[in-house]
Amino acid sequence: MLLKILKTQLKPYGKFILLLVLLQLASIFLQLLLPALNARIIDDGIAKGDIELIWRLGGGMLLMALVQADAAIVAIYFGAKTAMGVGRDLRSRVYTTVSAFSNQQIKNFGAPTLITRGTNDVQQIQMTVLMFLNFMVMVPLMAIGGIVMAIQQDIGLSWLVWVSVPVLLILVSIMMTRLIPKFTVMQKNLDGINQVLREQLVGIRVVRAFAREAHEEERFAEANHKITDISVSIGRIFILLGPVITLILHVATAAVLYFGAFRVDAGIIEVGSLTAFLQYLLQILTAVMMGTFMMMMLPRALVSADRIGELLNAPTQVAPEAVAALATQKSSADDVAQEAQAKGLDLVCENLSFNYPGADVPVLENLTFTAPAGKTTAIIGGTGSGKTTLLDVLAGLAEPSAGSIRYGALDRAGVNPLGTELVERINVVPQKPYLFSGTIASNLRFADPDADEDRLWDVLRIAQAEEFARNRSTADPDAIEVQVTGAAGHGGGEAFAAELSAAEANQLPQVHGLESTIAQGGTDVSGGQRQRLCIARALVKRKPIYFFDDAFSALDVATEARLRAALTDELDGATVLLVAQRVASIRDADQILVLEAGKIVARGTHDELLDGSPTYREIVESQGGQEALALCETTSNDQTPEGGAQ
Ligand SMILES: Nc1ncnc2c1ncn2[C@@H]1O[C@H](COP(=O)(O)OP(=O)(O)OP(=O)(O)O)[C@@H](O)[C@H]1O
Repeated sequence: MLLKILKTQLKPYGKFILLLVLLQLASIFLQLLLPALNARIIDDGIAKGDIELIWRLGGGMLLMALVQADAAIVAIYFGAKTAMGVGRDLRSRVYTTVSAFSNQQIKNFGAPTLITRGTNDVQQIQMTVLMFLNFMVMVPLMAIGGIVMAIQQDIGLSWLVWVSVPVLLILVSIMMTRLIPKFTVMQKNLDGINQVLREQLVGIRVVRAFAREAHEEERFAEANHKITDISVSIGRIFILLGPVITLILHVATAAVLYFGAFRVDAGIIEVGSLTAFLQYLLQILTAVMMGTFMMMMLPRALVSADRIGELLNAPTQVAPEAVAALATQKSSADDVAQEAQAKGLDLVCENLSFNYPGADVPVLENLTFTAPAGKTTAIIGGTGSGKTTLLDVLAGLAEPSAGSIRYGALDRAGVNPLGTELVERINVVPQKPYLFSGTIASNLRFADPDADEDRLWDVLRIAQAEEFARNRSTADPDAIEVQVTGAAGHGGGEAFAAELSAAEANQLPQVHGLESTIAQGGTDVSGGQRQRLCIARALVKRKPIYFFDDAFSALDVATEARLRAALTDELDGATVLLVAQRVASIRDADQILVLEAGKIVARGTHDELLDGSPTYREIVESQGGQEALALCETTSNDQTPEGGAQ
C-alpha cells in the first residue's frame, strides 16, 4: 500500500526528485574521492616531502569539500520540499475522501481514527519520504562506492568489510521483524487514547455531574499505560541500536588498525592507504547505519499506509474529487431546477423501509404517506420509534433499504445524496443543534453566504433570537490574538480565547450583535439560544421543504408559541415536517403521523386522533391530558413578547 500511495503522491514532484538525485550523485562522488586524495597527500606528499603536491591536492580537496557540502544542502532542501508537499497533498486527499463518505461510513470508522489517520499517519509517511529522499541514493552508492574504493586501497583487508556489514544487516532484520507488529499496536493505541480523550472532553459535564472523575481517570490511565507500554517496548529495541552500532564501528576501527599495522610493517600497503581504507570502512558502516534508520521508519510507515489506504479505498457514493464540484453545481434538468424554487413541494413516500447496517430489525417499516405543500405534517412517537431516522432518510443523510421518495417531480432514486438537488429543496433543523466557531453572522451565512444583514435580522426575529443577538457582546477576536500572541490580529482570535480569563476578556474592545463571537459547537450560548440560532440559520435561505427535528425542545412554552406563530407566516406555502415530543407543539398541525416501532400506527388531525388512536391518547395522557394542553395554550397566549426566556 505504501508503494501505491507513494507512486501517486510523488508524481507531481518528479522534477524535484530528479534534481535531488543528480545533486546527491555529485555529492557522493566527491565524498568518495576525498579519502583517496588524502591517502595521496600522506603517501606521496608527506612521506616524500613534496610540499607543492600537498598544497595542490589540499586545495583541490578544500574546493571539492565546499562543492560537496553545497550539493548536499540543496539536495536536502529539495527533499524537504518534496516530503512536505507529499504530506500536504496526502492530507487533503484523505480529507476529500472522508468528505465523500456516507454518514454511516463516518460513524463506522469513528471520528478519533479518522483524525489520527489524517494527521499522525500522514505525518509518519511524510517523515519516511523525507528520510528516503535524503538517503535512498546516498546509502547504496556510499556503501557500494565505499567497498570498491576500500578494495582498491587494499584487497587484503576487505574481509573486514564482509564481516562487519552483514553483522549490522542481520541486526537490522531482527529489529524490523520485531518492530512491525509493535507499530500496528502503537497506532491502534493512539486511536484508543484519542477516543477516550475526545469522549471525556465532550462529556465533561456529565462526568462531573455524576462525579465519575475517578472512573474516567482510570479509563484514561489505562489507555495511557497501553500507549506507554508499547512505546517503551519499541524504545527498548531502538535503544539497543546506538550501542550496537558504536560497538561495531569501534571494533572495526580497532581491527583495521591492528591488521593494517602488520601489512604496513610488511610493506604491503602504505600508511596513507591504510588511513583511506579506514575512512572508507567508516563511510560504509555509516551508510549501513543510515540505511538502518531509513528502514526503521519503514515499519511504522507501512502500518500508517495500510490505515490510510483503508480510507482511500473505501467505496464512496461519489468520486472524492467530484464532491466539491457536486456541492456547488445546480440541478441540471431545467424543470427540476425550476421546481426547487417553488414555494412548497409535495413530499411523497411509498413503502419506505430502512435498516441500520448489521441490524436485523428494520427501524422504519413500509411507511406510506404524503406531506403536502403548504401544510404542516407532524410526526410524534415514543423515543426510539424512528422519527429522527425518518427525517435523516428523507433529507438524504441515509439510504432507504426499500421504497420510494419523491420531492415534487424529483425522484430520490436518481439523486446523489452529496449533490445539491436535495440541499436546494430541504432546510433541516437537526435534533442536536450545532454552531461553528465564528460569529453569529458567519453561522447564519453558513446557509447563504450572500445573505444581507436585513435578512439575518429578519430570521433572528422570527426565531425569537433578535433580542439575544442585539444584546450580545464578546471580546474582539483580533484584540484577543494581539493580547495572547503579541502579534497583529488576523481574524483567528477565537482560537486563543480560552487563554484569557473572563476579566481580561472584558477589558478588551468588544464586538456586538451579528459580529459577536460564538465558540466551537456553540458552547458559549445556552441550549435554547443555540436552538434558536440553528432555527434562524435554517430560515436564511428560503426552500420549499423544512424539517424540524424536535427543534423546539429547549424553548419554554411561550417562546415556542411565539416562534410557531412567526414561522406560520414565514413558511406560508412550504412543506413542513415537524418532529416533536410535546403534543402542544404539534396540536395545530394539518396532519399528525403517530409512529410506533418504525410503523405509522395512526394518522389524522389532533381531534381525529384523540377520538381514534389509543396510542395518541396515551401520549396526550402521559403529558398531563387535555387540561395540561389547555393550560399550555392559555400560558402561551398570556405571555407578552418580552416574556420569553433568553
Ligand atoms: N446509527 C445507528 N445505528 C444503529 N441503530 C440506530 C442508529 N441510530 C438510531 N438507531 C436505532 O434506531 C431506532 C430509532 O432511532 P431514532 O433516533 O430514529 O428514534 P427517535 O424516534 O428519533 O427517538 P428520540 O425521540 O429519542 O429522538 C432506535 O431503536 C435506535 O436505537
